[in-house]
Amino acid sequence: MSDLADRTVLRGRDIPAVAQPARAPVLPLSLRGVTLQLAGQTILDALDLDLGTRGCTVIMGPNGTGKSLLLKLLHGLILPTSGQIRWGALPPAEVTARQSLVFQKPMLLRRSVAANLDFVLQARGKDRGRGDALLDHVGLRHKSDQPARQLSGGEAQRLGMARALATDPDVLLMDEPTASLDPASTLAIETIMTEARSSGIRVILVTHDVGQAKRMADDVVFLHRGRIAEHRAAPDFFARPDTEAARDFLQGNLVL
Ligand SMILES: Nc1ncnc2c1ncn2[C@@H]1O[C@H](COP(=O)(O)OP(=O)(O)OP(=O)(O)O)[C@@H](O)[C@H]1O
Repeated sequence: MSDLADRTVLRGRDIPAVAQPARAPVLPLSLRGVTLQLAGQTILDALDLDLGTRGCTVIMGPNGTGKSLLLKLLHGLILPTSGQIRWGALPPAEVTARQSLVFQKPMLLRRSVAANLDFVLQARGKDRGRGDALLDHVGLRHKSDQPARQLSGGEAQRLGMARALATDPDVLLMDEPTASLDPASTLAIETIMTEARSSGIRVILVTHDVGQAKRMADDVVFLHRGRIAEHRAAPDFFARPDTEAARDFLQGNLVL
């Protein structure tokens, strides 16, 4: 894997031949009274949240508390029942294209590793010459010609990360990206996330892994029963959680 936190590879700005038009800022993020009801149930209840321009926000909480649905709301895949989500000065129609969403298991095309990446670069009108550099960045260049569906779980997720970065995102939304991976593969994905964060990409990570949250988070949003129970700087949250639910969660007790 590349040991460079190489913004130029991530962002494709290494050859400044053509002046890039200024992009409307996608951050800060502001949620006001965001409520999501599905099948008559209130899943997310009047969320207020402000996220700043940089860093990694970790979203934690028990199963079924609405973390994945919150990511989908943030990505514009679903709309809140009520309330407002504002990404900087961005018109809602432009939000999705400025972000990449990474799931626990990437859906890979029945093509080679390189072709999976090239498909995204082409579809999004990006420089197709960046494919090799992106594969280098995630340590998969030597697998370029291999069928993507033969990759191990960890390699597949690294390809998922390369695809996510290929879209030149301002925000990476990650939904338990290492949930089924071993420590070495988890480290590889965390390294890619850390490099992305260092390059200025805003990272929002859902994880159940307290160790990972401690390694990655600048701030933590703790969701419980569809509400934001806590939103704190990571050192404060881990040292002195305010709520009993968060204390129990961090101690590995069952939180209902
Ligand atoms: N399309 C849907 N219709 C109705 N209910 C849904 C739908 N999608 C999700 N839910 C419910 O919304 C709740 C929150 O789901 P979500 O997947 O966001 O939880 P989560 O916090 O990510 O859970 P986990 O930690 O288990 O991944 C769950 O009770 C789930 O069953």
